[in-house]
Amino acid sequence: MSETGAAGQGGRGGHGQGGDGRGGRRGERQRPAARERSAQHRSSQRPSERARRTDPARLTAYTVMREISQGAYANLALPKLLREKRITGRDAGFATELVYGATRLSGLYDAIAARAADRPVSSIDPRVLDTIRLGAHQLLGMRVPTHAAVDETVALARQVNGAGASGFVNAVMRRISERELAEWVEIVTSGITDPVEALALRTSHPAWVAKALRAALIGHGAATAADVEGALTALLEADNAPAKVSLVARPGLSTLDELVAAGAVPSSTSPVGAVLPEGDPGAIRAVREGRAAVQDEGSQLLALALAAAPLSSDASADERWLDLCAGPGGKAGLLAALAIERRIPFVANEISEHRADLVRQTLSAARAAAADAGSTIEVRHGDGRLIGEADPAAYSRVLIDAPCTGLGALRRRPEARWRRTASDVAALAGLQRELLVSGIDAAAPGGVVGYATCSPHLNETRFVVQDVLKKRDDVEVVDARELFRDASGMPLGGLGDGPYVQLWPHVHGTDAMFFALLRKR
Ligand SMILES: C[S@@+](CC[C@H](N)C(=O)[O-])C[C@H]1O[C@@H](n2cnc3c(N)ncnc32)[C@H](O)[C@@H]1O
Repeated sequence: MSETGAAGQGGRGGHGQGGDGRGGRRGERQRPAARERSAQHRSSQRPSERARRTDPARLTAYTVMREISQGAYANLALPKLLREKRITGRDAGFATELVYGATRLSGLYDAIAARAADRPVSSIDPRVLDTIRLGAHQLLGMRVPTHAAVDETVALARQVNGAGASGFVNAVMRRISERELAEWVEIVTSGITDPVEALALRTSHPAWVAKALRAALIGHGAATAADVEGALTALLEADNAPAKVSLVARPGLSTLDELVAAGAVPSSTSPVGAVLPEGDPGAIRAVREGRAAVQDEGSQLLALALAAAPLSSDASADERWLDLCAGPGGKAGLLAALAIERRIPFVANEISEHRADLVRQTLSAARAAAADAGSTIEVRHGDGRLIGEADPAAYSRVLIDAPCTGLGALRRRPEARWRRTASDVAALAGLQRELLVSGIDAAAPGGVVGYATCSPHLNETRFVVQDVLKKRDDVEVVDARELFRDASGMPLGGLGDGPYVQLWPHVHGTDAMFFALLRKR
């Protein structure tokens, strides 16, 4: 499901109409003075005089926020609950925007709530804090009129947090509603002297993430120390914008025409991609049948680049491809389709049994097509670190899409920025290096190896490749930029100084994927 457009999807009820305030346009928002009067009027009513229950969309959003606080993923928990509660259409969009926005921006909203409540958020019951985050997002990040945002949040608090808490929520909401977002940002960042830390709070990122992304922009050649602040601002803001729903037409299994006929628009970024402006991708037959899929265009470009990379003249043939860590199978799906077209056997390996099953599901249409074409697609469940030794020099193309922090895909995972810690980067370092070593060992002479991450963090990207290469003389780096072409076949710009490729949400509209191309001697 798309996470777009919640409040912007059309008017349903508005100020003065007794509605719940969803769907008003930005221009219809009350001005601060009117908002203040309205909030004061409301706050003079006892919470018990107001609506006792909120609507199913807000209640669902709250329930998912609680699940996220217990470790759930928004992109899994929310669609499941929406289905269970039979919430669809505009209401589903509203709930989605509430969960995604309130979760992404919780760092900023917590700082604002602490000021409004005049106490640290650590002293607020986490269940009440989730209610306040949802209310703050309606007031400061959506187009919900003040009275509706306050009333509905207080009603939600009464329903899920209790009557006592609803009085507190009412007071905090009223204080928050007294100022516009820009004023609050000014207030909460005013004491911060480090400009990156201030920007991090303004855009609701942990400071360590903002600092790592700043270093990555410079380290990958996307900015200089002199102009990095503008690029960093654009990148962090892009992390807060809902990602569009991108589709891939797996070659030989589906076509762009088929996706366009189902309502998608051809991508300008990927030659096999399309963008679905609205609607459920699961309703598209080609997607349901595994001939097409939801896939970031950056991931598409990366798989296409690996498939297009020239082998050296030492290569005996382009005879066998390997995806070393394939789960859940997005890139394997595209690579497998390309391998079938060339009648090349394809192996997808994954260490987690559950994720190996997901790869099997993802590749089911490709496996059927391979059988028809007399080609093979094999899904293995095992440790990729062992394949280099078990299967040395056996593959002409190897993809290592390494487990990483996912700092390049924060716009898709609203909770990820708050879950990750700087120590995760170090914890993954050894595994990333071992997988790359194994992948190189598995590559045949003259074959190519692609090392990829959906993180631009320098410690997960360049430094991994450079470290591994220091210890080997049987592999060389190839400039990968030439292989990244847009939908019209033109070289993609903004990829950095080479030889590696770094994509960026604020430049390419893709996740911040990293790709290094190596060739085995
Ligand atoms: C970034 S994801 C791969 C995404 C995938 N290429 C796609 O496009 O859908 C990394 C995967 O590596 C798997 N993994 C982690 N350690 C591994 C290992 N030692 N061997 C093989 N796979 C591993 C993880 O379970 C995860 O599914």
